[in-house]
Amino acid sequence: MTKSDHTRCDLMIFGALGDLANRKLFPALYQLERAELLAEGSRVLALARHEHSTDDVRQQIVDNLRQRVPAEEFDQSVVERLVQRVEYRSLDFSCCESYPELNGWRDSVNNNLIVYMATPPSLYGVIARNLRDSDCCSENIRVVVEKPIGHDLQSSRVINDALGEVYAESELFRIDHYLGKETVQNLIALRFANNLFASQWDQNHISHVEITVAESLGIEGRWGYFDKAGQLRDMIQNHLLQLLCLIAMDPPSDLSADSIRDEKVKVLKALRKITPAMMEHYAVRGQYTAGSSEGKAVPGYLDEKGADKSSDTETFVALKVEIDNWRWSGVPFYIRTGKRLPEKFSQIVIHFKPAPHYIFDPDQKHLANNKLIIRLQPDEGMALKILTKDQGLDKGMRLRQGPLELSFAETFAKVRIPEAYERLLWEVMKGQQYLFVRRDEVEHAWRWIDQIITNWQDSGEPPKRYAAGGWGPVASVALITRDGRNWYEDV
Ligand SMILES: NC(=O)C1=CN([C@@H]2O[C@H](COP(=O)(O)OP(=O)(O)OC[C@H]3O[C@@H](n4cnc5c(N)ncnc54)[C@H](OP(=O)(O)O)[C@@H]3O)[C@@H](O)[C@H]2O)C=CC1
Ligand SMILES: O=C1O[C@H](COP(=O)(O)O)[C@@H](O)[C@H](O)[C@H]1O
Repeated sequence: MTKSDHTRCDLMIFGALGDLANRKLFPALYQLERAELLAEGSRVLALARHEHSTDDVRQQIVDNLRQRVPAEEFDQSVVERLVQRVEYRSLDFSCCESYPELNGWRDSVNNNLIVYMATPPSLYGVIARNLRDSDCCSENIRVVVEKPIGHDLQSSRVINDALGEVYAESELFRIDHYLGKETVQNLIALRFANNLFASQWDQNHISHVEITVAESLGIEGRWGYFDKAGQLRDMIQNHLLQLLCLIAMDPPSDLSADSIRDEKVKVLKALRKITPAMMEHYAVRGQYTAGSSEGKAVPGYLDEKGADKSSDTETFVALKVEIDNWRWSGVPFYIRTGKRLPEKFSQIVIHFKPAPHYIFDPDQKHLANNKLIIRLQPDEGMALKILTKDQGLDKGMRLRQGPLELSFAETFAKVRIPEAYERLLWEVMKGQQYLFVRRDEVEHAWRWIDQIITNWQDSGEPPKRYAAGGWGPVASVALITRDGRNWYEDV
C-alpha cells in the first residue's frame, strides 16, 4: 500500500459522533494516518445532529483515540495530524434545507468524495436524495453504507431502491466488516493461489464443512436493535453467508469486484431451500439463560437491560446448509453462531474424505480423514491435520494425527494485522469494490433467510434455551451427530 494522489479524498461522515464512528471509524482513520496512507489534502467532515465547535469535536476524537488505540500504537503527533483534517458541522440529516451548506465545504476541491452513512439505515435514502437535491455530489463519489440493509428481502429492496435512485451500483460500497478481516481475505489466497487445495475442493474430496462464529459477549446494551434482528439476521444473513460463499464459490476469472461477486451470487442462488418439513433436522435456534462468561455470572437474555421478558428472539443459530450444484452435491455445510458462548472464536473446518482403501488399524479408522482448520479469530492461522506414523518401536504402524501449522502471529511476526475497518476504508479510498457487497448478493441472501424466519414464525416454537457460557442448545449437537459427525472442538 502506498500513499498516492488518487486516494486523496473528502470523507463526509454522517453520524460522526455515534458508536460506530467512535469504536471503529476514527480508530481506523488513525491507523491509516499512522501508516501514512492518508494522502496529503484528504479531509474529514464530521456531521451529527448537535451543535459543537470543531475544536470540541477534535478534542472528543483525541480522547476517544486515547482510550481505544493500544498504548504501544498511540502517537500524539499522528493524532494531531489526523484531527487537523477534521471539521465538524451540525446537521439534521432529514432536513434538506441545510444541505447546501455542505457545498461550502466542498468548494474548489477536486478530491474524490466519500459519503459514509454511519446512521440508521432508514436515513440512507433521505441523505442520498438530500445530497442530490442540493447538488452536493461529485463525479467521483463513493457512498458507504452499513449493515443491516433491511430486515428482510422486501425492506432491503426499499433501501436499495432509495440508494439506487441516486447512485449507480459502482458508486455504492455496502459494508460487511467480515470481508475486511485479513484472514477472511486469505480464503481467496488459500483457495486460488494453492493448486494443492484448488484441485481437492469439491464433493469428490471433501465430506463436509463447518463454520463456527462464536461470541462470548451478550447483548451489550444493544437490546433495542438486537431484539428486532436476532442472530440469524444479525450474523448469518451477512457474515456467515459471506464466509460460506468464499469457501464454496467457483474460481473467479480475475480479482475484479464483479468476477468475485458473480461467483458468490451463484452460490447464494444454489442454496437449498429449507422447507417446513426439513426444519427439525436443518435449523436450530436458541436463546441464552443465566450462566457465566469469562468467570463471571451473567444474566440470561430476558434479564438483560431493557429486555422484554416475553421475547422469542434467538441469540444462537445452527444450520445444516446444502448447496445444489455440481461441486457441492452431498456435502453439507454446518454453520453455527451465538452470543454468550464459551469464548470469542471463529473457525472454518474443511473435512476431507478418507483415502478410498483403508489399510491401517481398524480401531483408528475414525482418524483417517485430513482436516484443514482455518482460524479466523483470535490467533489467526491455519492448520492442516495430516496422518503420520506414531513414533517408537512399540507403536507398529499406529497412526497419529498432527498439524502442519501456520500461525500468522508467529510467521509474520513483524507485521501488524490491520482491523477490518482500516482495510475497508482504504479500499474505498482506492475505489476498489471487491470487499463490498453487491445488491444482488444482499437480496439473494435475504431470500434464503426469509424462508427460515417464516418457518420459525409459522411453527410458533420458541427458541431452545442454553446456559450462557455453553456451546448452545443440545439440539445443535444433534444437528450434526445425526449425520455421524461432530463439531470440531480441538480449540
Ligand atoms: N455500532 C456498531 O458497532 C455497528 C453499527 N452498525 C451500523 O452503523 C450505523 C450506525 O450505528 P451506530 O453508530 O451504532 O448508531 P448511533 O445511534 O450510535 O449513531 C448514529 C449517529 O447518527 C446521528 N443521527 C441519527 N439521526 C440523525 C439525524 N436525523 N440528523 C443528524 N444526526 C442523526 C446520531 O446523532 P444523535 O446521537 O444526536 O442521535 C449519531 O451520531 C447503523 O446503521 C448500524 O446498524 C453496523 C455494525 C456495527
Ligand atoms: O455485525 C456484527 O458483528 C459483531 C461481531 O463482529 P466481530 O468482528 O467482533 O466478530 C456482532 O457482535 C454484532 O452483533 C453484529 O451486529
